[in-house]
Amino acid sequence: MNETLSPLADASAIEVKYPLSVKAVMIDLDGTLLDTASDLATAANMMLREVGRAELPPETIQSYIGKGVEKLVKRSLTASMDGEPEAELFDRAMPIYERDYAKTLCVDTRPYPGVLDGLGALRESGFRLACITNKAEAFTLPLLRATGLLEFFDLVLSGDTLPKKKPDPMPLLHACKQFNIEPGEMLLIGDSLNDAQAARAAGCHIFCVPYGYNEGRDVRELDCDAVVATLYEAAKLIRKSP
Ligand SMILES: O=C(O)COP(=O)(O)O
Ligand SMILES: [Mg+2]
Repeated sequence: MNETLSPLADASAIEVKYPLSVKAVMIDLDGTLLDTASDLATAANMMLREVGRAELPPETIQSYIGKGVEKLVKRSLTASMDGEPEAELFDRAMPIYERDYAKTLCVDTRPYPGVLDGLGALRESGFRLACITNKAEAFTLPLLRATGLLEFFDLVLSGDTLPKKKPDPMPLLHACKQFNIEPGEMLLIGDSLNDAQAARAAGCHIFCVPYGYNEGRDVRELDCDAVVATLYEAAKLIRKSP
C-alpha cells in the first residue's frame, strides 16, 4: 500500500491557526455522520449465506468499509482487503447484497453523538455544507432522509455520482466548483485514509473523527490537520471567512 502517514496528527501538532477560516464544509457519511457498520455487516452476512460462503464477524466487515459498495462485496467474498473473487461469483453476489442492504439500510444506523448539534452549529454560522461519500447514491439519499440529515446539506455527492470517488480529489474539487470557492477555503471532516488522501490531493483542510472506521487502522496515523472528538467540537474550531 502506498500511504503517506504523518507520525502524529492532533490539534497540538499542526501549523494551522485556530479558529481556522473556511467558507464551506464537506462531511463524510459512513463512520463520520452515521454509524452504519451494523446494518452493512448484516447485509453482507445475508449475502454470504445466500451465495454459500461462511459468515464473517461484524468487526471484520467493519474494516472492509471505506472504498464503496463493490469493494465491500469483494472484500467480504474473499475475506481479505485486496482479494478479487471470481467474476461469476461477484456478478451473482452484487445484486444480492444491494437488495439485502436496501432492506437493512436503517435498522441500527444512527447519527453519532454531536452530529445533529454540530450540523446545526455549522449552519447557524453560515457555512454551506456538502456530504461527500463513497456510498452509492441509491443508499445515500434514503439514509440521509431517514435519519433527518438531508435537510442540512446544499450538495450530496455519492460514490457513483462522478467518474471517480475518494481517495481521488474529484468529488472535493467538484464541490468547491459548485460552491464557487477555492480548495483552500474548504474543510473536509472524515474518518479515514480515503478522506485524508482526497483532501490533501485537492488542497483542502482535513479534520478526522476518531470514532469511525478507517479500514481497521488507527486514525492518529492519518495526515490530517486535527483529530476532533465530534462534529460539534469541529464546529468550534472553525470560523466563517467573509
Ligand atoms: O461506502 C463506503 O465504503 C464508505 O463511505 P464513506 O465515504 O461515507 O465513508
Ligand atoms: Mg467514512
